[in-house]
Amino acid sequence: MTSERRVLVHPDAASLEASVAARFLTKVIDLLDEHPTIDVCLTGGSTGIAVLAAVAQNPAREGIDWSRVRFWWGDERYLPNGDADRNETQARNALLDHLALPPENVHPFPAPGDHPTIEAAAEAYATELGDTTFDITFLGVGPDGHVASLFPDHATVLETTKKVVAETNSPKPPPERLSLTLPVINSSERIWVVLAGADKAGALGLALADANVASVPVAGVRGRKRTVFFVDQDAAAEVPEGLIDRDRYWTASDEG
Ligand SMILES: O=C1O[C@H](COP(=O)(O)O)[C@@H](O)[C@H](O)[C@H]1O
Repeated sequence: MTSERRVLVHPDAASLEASVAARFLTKVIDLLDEHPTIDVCLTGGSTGIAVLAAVAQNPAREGIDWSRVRFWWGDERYLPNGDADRNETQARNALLDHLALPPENVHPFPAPGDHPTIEAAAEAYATELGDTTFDITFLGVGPDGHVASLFPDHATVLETTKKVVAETNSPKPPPERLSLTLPVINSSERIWVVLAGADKAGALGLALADANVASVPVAGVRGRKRTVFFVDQDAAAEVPEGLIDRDRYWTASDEG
């Protein structure tokens, strides 16, 4: 784990969401200058979906050729297609349905009934993923330190063989979920962790103190090139001062 980690603190959740949205659009433009297509991995959760809504609100999105952008997910709540609690449904409503995206560019996790078992669904998503690596992966963080659907002290956190795991006893509803594993998440070029609120401060503090990954999954997150924690003031309460990039304007190239 040698890649750089940074913490960028924003005054509040709204400015965090708008700032990440603007940086995302700039980074997509830069990446599409260099690559024919790019792969973006989305997160569910409060801040992750709010960031997508902020992207939809940003006029810069209109200048992007979205047919060259493919979307995946880091995890999914294993609920029927179209269920309002699916991360996919929320991302479609917040952003994807507002973009000129060919349907084949969107790679949602399977839903119940698509495959005989949840384990078969996990294998099917791993096959669909193939050798894909993500240019940008968004992650949210739970108050317990979970990322994607990798929960503290569940064996799935330390899975190193499979690309995708089935979680059948999630402490956060719904109990059944699908998740990418840490090795797949960490094969991403850049990981943007987005979190807001005082209830996330403990998890962030532990992650940056390199806590035990099995108990604090977010502590094990490292993109190949860069990992940036975009946080609000409340979530930053337990971050050591020396790790905070405060009041400095970052250009897109700062994010690698
Ligand atoms: O259920 C989930 O929760 C986490 C964190 O969500 P938040 O609402 O506490 O921000 C999210 O990262 C994950 O994708 C989602 O399935």
